Amino acid sequence: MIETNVSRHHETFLQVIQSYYQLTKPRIIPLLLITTAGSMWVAAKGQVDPLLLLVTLTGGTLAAASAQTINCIYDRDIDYEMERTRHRPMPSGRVQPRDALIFAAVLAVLSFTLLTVFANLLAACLAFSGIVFYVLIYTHWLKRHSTQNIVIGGAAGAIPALVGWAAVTDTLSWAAWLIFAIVFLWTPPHFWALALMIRDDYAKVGIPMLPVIAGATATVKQIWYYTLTTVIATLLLFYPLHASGIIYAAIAAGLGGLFIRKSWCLLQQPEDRTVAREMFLYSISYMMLLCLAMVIDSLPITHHLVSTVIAQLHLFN
Ligand code: HEM
Ligand SMILES: CC(C)=CCC/C(C)=C/CC/C(C)=C/COP(=O)(O)OP(=O)(O)O
Repeated sequence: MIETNVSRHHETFLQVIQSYYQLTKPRIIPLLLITTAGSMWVAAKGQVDPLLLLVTLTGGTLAAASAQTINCIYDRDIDYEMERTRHRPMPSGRVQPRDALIFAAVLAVLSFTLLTVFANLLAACLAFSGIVFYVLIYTHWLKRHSTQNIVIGGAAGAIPALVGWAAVTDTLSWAAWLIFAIVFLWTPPHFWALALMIRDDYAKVGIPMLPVIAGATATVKQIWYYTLTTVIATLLLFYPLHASGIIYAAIAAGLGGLFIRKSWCLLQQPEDRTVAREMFLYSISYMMLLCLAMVIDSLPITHHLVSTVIAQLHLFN
């Protein structure tokens, strides 16, 4: 009997942990961290202090988790209405708003303290500004009122790249702002592809996502322009900024070519939700691989290999 009670209590505790975990929308966080890491490697020219990496990624995770939790509290009314989000801890009543707010505040304080003590104040302030921007500008102000909600709101999602750069150099250079711009410009194709697939859900709750208000044809045109601009922006890191080398440039061009192709297919078939789905899924792989290319390119061994190959080519000439 006692055993049964203990196991039931244990199960409940695990469920509580799981609910708080879900509040943080954990599936999105790894990609935010990958952009932070990519930026750190470029900033550190391939030699990142492992402890700083750990601290920055942990601080970034805590900040993003805090931001998402507050978003879950704020959006609990519409999350209840939409099929995709109905089972989140807040609309399903598993966590009370007051408890979630305390949880978010603790996460934010931990993030700020960790980054200030073990990285620097600039990185801490940037992460904190990410929370404020996502909550006030995106969630409160734009999401329910403007078709440009995710364009401007996308700046919050691009801030982790600045956090990474700042953690390494304690300043923000042109290259840092360019990586920020890459994530910023990538966000509309990423999100609008998804919004095309689930526009009925957004229409039901009156969220003015672009496909709902302007229609599929206008949305795919916008996706097309943002895709082209994103790919051009990725190449600027190689030339004229020289923050990344030829290996990065080659991979960015290849990945970009595919991104443009997916976007072109969508431009031809605005109403096809399967094509939109492919674009959405590719957008995630694209950002992941692009950041991986930044890391690989920055490594000393890559520089060594590239110089050796160039030297060999000179010998042949
Ligand atoms: C304002 C900007 C953004 C909006 C509105 C947005 C919106 C969304 C939404 C609604 C989903 C589906 C999530 C779900 O089904 O629960 C999603 C998925 C995803 N987003 Fe974004 N996103 C934005 C920016 C970003 C950024 C900056 C990143 C990372 C760099 C990112 C990474 C991801 C990933 C990895 C997924 C897939 C998660 C999964 O596996 O289900 N998003 N996004
Ligand atoms: C540095 C720092 C703290 C940055 C925070 C950045 C951050 C949390 C970006 C997430 C962007 C995102 C996935 C939005 C989801 O939109 P939504 O909330 O409208 O999605 P939903 O429809 O699934 O609720």
